[in-house]
Amino acid sequence: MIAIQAQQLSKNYRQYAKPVDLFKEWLLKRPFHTEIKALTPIDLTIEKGATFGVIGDNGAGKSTLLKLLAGTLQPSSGTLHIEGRKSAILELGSGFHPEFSGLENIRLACSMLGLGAVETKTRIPDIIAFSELGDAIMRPVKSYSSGMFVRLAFSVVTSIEPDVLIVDEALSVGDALFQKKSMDRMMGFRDEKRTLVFCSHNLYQVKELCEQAIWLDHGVIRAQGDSATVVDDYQDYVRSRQGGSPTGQRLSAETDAVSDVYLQEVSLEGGVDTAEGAPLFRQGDALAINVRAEIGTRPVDDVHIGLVLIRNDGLQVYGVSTLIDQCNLLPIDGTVHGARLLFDPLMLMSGDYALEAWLIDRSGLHVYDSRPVCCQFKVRHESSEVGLVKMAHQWGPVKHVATI
Ligand SMILES: Nc1ncnc2c1ncn2[C@@H]1O[C@H](COP(=O)(O)OP(=O)(O)OP(=O)(O)O)[C@@H](O)[C@H]1O
Repeated sequence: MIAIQAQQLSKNYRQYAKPVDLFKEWLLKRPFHTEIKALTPIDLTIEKGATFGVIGDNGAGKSTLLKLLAGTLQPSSGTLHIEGRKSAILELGSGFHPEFSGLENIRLACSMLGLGAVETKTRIPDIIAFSELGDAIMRPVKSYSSGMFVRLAFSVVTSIEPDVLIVDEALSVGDALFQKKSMDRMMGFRDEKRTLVFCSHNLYQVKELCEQAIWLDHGVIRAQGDSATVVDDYQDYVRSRQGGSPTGQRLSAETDAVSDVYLQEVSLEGGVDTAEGAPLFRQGDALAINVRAEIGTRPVDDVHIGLVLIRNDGLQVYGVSTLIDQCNLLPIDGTVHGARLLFDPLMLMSGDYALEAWLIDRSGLHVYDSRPVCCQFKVRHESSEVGLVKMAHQWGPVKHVATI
């Protein structure tokens, strides 16, 4: 079943150099504006129950597309059909009346989302509880911080249990615990087979949360398909363009240190001490990484360790986690748990390396704590082979392959 069907959907904005140009245009009946093609005609079909990511550079047309889907913007051409009840979190604070209290805004939003008085009344306690705004719910929202706005907006739009939820970059605001709650709720949506359209500069989140994605570029769909492929293609493109990380895009998960879950120690085992301090490993040696984590009150299967080997030019050589390998941290002392990752033999070629360490939750989407660069070490290899890692190989006689 199809949840969203857009055909030849486009949006052009009119830009006036001076406010008076609008008046001149009306008076003289000729154009005094420039046309910005934010979205060229696109066709889009999103199946019911799909989790759909939208990625792209700044100004690519992502927010425009989401506003069209949400119905807060009228298309310049094309048709759009959305099946079922939809709700959206777009720009911060949009849709709220600044003079009204949080509670009054909840009532207003519920009625705009099509809920009757009785349904609104039954849902209000849940909405307030999820937002955790406490007494602040009685204050005018003009006094809210950006994080409080997001709490209120996210609680309202998700509590009405929409068939289609549209989220535009909203979760970058708000504290760590609320981000985790919100992510969990969106994953719940995914499990309930509701449709989610999620736009974020956090490519890691898009890859993990969404099954499918589109990459928008200057208002055109540059790639579409499974999210891992689309994100990888986009990352390749940005790297080739800039020779580095995409501006404003995050290639790995974000750190949201939650007070009772944190990395206590990340240490290397093996190698020979050097004058510069970084231990030296010979290719073929064993290298072990010991990670100790305080997990506080979290269940042990909701805390995982991720480790990435990085070369000193920033290249990610290899990354793995206890989540990927499906193993749990083991108890060390009280609430301190940990794991040891062993590379034996270490097949890296000569170079200077370091580790990136992560503590993530069971969804892989929320980061409790991280160490971006730690445990620097050197590797030396004796032979004149070149490259990044020594690869298993063998030479043999040439095979005669039949040619047609
Ligand atoms: N109200 C508007 N009036 C005129 N031009 C606009 C308006 N809103 C957006 N644009 C232009 O439309 C294009 C697409 O903007 P849009 O906000 O959709 O991009 P985006 O991909 O969401 O960018 P970002 O990642 O920076 O949020 C940009 O060139 C932008 O300057």
